[in-house]
Amino acid sequence: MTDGQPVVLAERLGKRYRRGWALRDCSLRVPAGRMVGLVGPNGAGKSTFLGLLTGLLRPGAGRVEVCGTEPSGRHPDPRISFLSQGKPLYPQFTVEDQLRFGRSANPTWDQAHAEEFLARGHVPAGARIGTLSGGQRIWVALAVALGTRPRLVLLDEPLADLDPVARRSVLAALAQQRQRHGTTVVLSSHVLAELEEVCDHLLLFAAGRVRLAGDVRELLAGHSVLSGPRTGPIPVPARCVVDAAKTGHGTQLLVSPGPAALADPAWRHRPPTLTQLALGYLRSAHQEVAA
Ligand SMILES: Nc1ncnc2c1ncn2[C@@H]1O[C@H](COP(=O)(O)OP(=O)(O)OP(=O)(O)O)[C@@H](O)[C@H]1O
Repeated sequence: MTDGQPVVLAERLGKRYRRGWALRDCSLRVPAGRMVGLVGPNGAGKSTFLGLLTGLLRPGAGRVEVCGTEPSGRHPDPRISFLSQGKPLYPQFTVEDQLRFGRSANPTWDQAHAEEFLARGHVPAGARIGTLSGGQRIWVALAVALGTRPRLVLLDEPLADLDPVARRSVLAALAQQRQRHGTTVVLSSHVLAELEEVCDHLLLFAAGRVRLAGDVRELLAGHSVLSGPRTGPIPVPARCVVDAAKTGHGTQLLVSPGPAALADPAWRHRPPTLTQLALGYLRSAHQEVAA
């Protein structure tokens, strides 16, 4: 892989199960060193996408390259770590055993690096995995996933079992991992507000399709939030409206592109937050599916 080459490159990627397409026509690229928020409603195709990146699932259409090659799934690739929702650990192992297992299976293992994660989570090395709290288990899983010094780490809802303080602590550790080692982190989560603080790249899926993908700053710059009266004409062409919501005070629109200026003084515009951007696209996708 050379500088500037994307870590993930998907071209019309698709996966079909017996009930139909779980992911369709997915074309996107993720540059190296990004902290990527992967968002979408339940059943959007996020886990399927992560499975295709690891090679555990085979594409039913299109292709995907990860770190410059098509994932084979035949043997563990030390360049890629995947932490699935089930966080596979051996409950009868001690934490030390679990790390020893990681070390024996991975030639790129960095014991000191793995131990840093245990220390952050205050996880006793001699404790059995089965006796740890859900939060402590996540730190062990992260130590195993990041102890191999991967270029790309895929985390499927790692924050779901954590209290708010622990979530921030995990996000800070991941941000530091990216900053110090240039690791690309893909983080699937339903907690938009927390992704907002750390992610500089967004992938938004809904109903098996990519709805939004790209650099967060560029995406935000390409959109505006408009606030105005509850009734009456809107100040932009209807084709620019991604999402429209009636609030207690009036109407709020997410539009793209954002207007340079508004002639009607009853309307105001401002840049969206990442949460407003993502919610707007999620709502609009939901309405499309419901229609
Ligand atoms: N092994 C499977 N066999 C059949 N259908 C599947 C399988 N795995 C996923 N699906 C279907 O594919 C679609 C996408 O599922 P996927 O798990 O990728 O979504 P998700 O965005 O990760 O959802 P969640 O946020 O609930 O984890 C869903 O309709 C799901 O029912």
